[in-house]
Amino acid sequence: MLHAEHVFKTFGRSRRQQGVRAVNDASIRVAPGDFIAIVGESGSGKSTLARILLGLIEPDAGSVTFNGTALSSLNKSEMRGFRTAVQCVLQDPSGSLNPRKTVRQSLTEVIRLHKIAVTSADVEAAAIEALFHVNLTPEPMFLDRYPHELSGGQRQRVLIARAIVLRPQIIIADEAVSALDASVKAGVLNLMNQLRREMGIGYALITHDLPVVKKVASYVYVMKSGAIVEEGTKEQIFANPQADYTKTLLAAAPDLDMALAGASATS
Ligand SMILES: Nc1ncnc2c1ncn2[C@@H]1O[C@H](COP(=O)(O)OP(=O)(O)OP(=O)(O)O)[C@@H](O)[C@H]1O
Repeated sequence: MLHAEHVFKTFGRSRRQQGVRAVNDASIRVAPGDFIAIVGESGSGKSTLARILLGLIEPDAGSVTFNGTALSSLNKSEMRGFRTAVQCVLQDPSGSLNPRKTVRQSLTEVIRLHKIAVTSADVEAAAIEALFHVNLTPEPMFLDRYPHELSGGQRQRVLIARAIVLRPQIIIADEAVSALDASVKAGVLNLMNQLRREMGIGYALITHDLPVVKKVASYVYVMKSGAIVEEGTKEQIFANPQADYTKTLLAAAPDLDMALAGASATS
């Protein structure tokens, strides 16, 4: 279980400047097998909260614990274990895949770095298994491709393969499907859900895309100005929102059922 408790983060504070309070007393939890979503408009602090959950930045106050242990108290080798168990998947246009590396190179470098396998044959087998799990088959055909030789949905699947090759407990997915067309998006979301069921992976999906939340999340946190203004099951949030901000967000969203109709196709 990954748990952020009452975390705060302000950027650019100095004696002269107040700074930007990016995260303001946020608490969230995600366990293996969960599919939670953190929603909010641009600038609401979602990515900063994601980076805090990943242990990439330290909160000014509050704590992040993983399986009951504070990240701040982990030693180097425990931190390595955490970085294997909690993975991040970003959207591909953010340059997460190196354009000069083949799929094989992208996968095998993390397999070696995290010592998932040692011999060349085992490393290759682990890469092939990961491609199989994300339905990029026949696997050998994809191993030698460069990112520009893949579709957007296939690139996103490679990013997921690179995360699951480490057998993570939790994946933090920051706008991981936002750039994809509706049907491709649905295919990647279905895949994420399939891996949740098969491998017990828990997801924290960070997004401003409400149709996506409605399709996959079971529990939703709504963020505004760094704070969680509302949280609840998907059914509660969509059918009976309490906070004015949630009501505004829902009202401003595209027709959810129309968007979902497009997203129910598979790719
Ligand atoms: N490294 C930083 N230095 C200074 N300010 C920052 C930094 N990172 C984020 N901020 C500010 O913190 C606030 C929250 O940003 P954050 O990226 O977490 O929001 P977000 O909800 O993820 O937005 P988006 O959906 O546009 O990515 C913004 O006002 C942003 O300008």
